[in-house]
Amino acid sequence: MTTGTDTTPSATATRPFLEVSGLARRFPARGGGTVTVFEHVDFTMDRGEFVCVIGHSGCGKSTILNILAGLDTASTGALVMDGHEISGPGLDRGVVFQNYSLLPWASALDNVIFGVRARHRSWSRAQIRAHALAHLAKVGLTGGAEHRKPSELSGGMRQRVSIARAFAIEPRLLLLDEPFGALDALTRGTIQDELIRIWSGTDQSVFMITHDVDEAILLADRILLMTNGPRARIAESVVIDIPRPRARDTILHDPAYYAIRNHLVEFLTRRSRELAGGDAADGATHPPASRTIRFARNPAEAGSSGPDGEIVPLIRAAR
Ligand SMILES: Nc1ncnc2c1ncn2[C@@H]1O[C@H](COP(=O)(O)OP(=O)(O)OP(=O)(O)O)[C@@H](O)[C@H]1O
Repeated sequence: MTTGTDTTPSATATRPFLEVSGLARRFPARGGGTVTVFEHVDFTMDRGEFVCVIGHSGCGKSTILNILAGLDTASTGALVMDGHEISGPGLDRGVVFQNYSLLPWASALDNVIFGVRARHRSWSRAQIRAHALAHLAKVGLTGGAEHRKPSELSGGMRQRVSIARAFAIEPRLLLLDEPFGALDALTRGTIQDELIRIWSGTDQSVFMITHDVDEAILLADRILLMTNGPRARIAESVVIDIPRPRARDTILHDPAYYAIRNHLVEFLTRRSRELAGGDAADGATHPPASRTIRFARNPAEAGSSGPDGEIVPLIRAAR
């Protein structure tokens, strides 16, 4: 990975918590050459921010998450978190995958203890156990469930263990790869609520991949929209400033909800394809750069452009 990034203390003081710049990932193509899955991926995250990523299958969302986790390496680009370049995995990042990835031979409690022990090497056994039990309790795993092995737990319970394990190591950045993709709607809703409740009590930042636009609007402070691959990019960053706490039944009545939802669906059905691909005839990159979009909560501000990006009227259809 190439980087010319200045990570001196003076340079980091005013920086966002996470800076990703010029990220690209290429793989060897069948029959020779390379395929560029994504390129020119630039985004930042603030401390405590909840960011969701949406894009069609194959645009490279999981690859970006794996690079952030240190499980994969970018072909080019720089990733700086809290002033330090990310290189390799670390306990400052917690990862939750769709398929749970728990240790099959260990109980739910031991799965959480495993991470906590690695994180807090000086803690006593009792401290580690109490910390792990407290995090399992936050996701409702008590009353004996904590002693069951993954094979003895439902899918929802297993994902609760994964979430408890990720939060228990108190990472500065939590990376969630479609964590609720395999769950039924009811369980999904319950665990979404638990996730938000736990995250709200911390200053941890969350980077989450989802295919569900309603889930993204419910959870995120900002949604990154990726164009289709190959050569995918982040085309838009949509600010979700619907007040918190949010609930899935009342959020539908927020004046911005359907404008945001229509914008996201329209991106996925049309613009993700139109904006995809190569460079324009004049050599300019396409799309030119990521736009930041916020939906006006106050009609007077609609149509203007603020420091946070473009402010779009609620009634305007997506472009
Ligand atoms: N190790 C690898 N070698 C070759 N190609 C790879 C490798 N890892 C990923 N890819 C390719 O990179 C592309 C992006 O994969 P990735 O899983 O990141 O996409 P995604 O947006 O997360 O998709 P989905 O939504 O289906 O999970 C795919 O075309 C995939 O085949």
